[in-house]
Amino acid sequence: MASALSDRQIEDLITQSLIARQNSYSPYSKFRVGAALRTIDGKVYQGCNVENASYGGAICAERTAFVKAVSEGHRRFVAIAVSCDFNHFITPCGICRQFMNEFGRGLEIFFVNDDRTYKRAILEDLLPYSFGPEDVLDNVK
Ligand SMILES: O=c1ccn([C@H]2C[C@H](O)[C@@H](CO)O2)c(=O)[nH]1
Ligand SMILES: [Zn+2]
Repeated sequence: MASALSDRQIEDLITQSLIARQNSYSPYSKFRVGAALRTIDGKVYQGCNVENASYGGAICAERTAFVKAVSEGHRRFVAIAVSCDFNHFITPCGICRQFMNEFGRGLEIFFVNDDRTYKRAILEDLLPYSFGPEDVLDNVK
């Protein structure tokens, strides 16, 4: 299926993910990641990975962007672009896939390479048979 975004909107999201990466706080892994998340009303929230001396406390770029947006009142999103500064496409980790699934039905995910080339997937492709809010909310007595 074609993207809901225009080529220009995709390029803008890619640019913003690359800009977001500049703020990556990753002294331990030295793996810099940036994300840009577009809401249905066209606002874009940037995020970067933020690591911690207690390594398990690291937060990925994707979740940073989501937490920023949700905490500003947004719940519906169309796409997220993710870039790292190695010459390859990264896909979101398992925790981020689950995190995005909370708000992300149909979310488009762009994996961006250093040369701005990208691959695209839908969240459902990355997290089939997912466990989500409907499993819990419909079953709470
Ligand atoms: O999709 C990903 C994968 C990894 N990381 C971060 C977590 C950690 O800080 C570093 C190395 O795993 O990259 C992200 O931000 N997003
Ligand atoms: Zn992650």
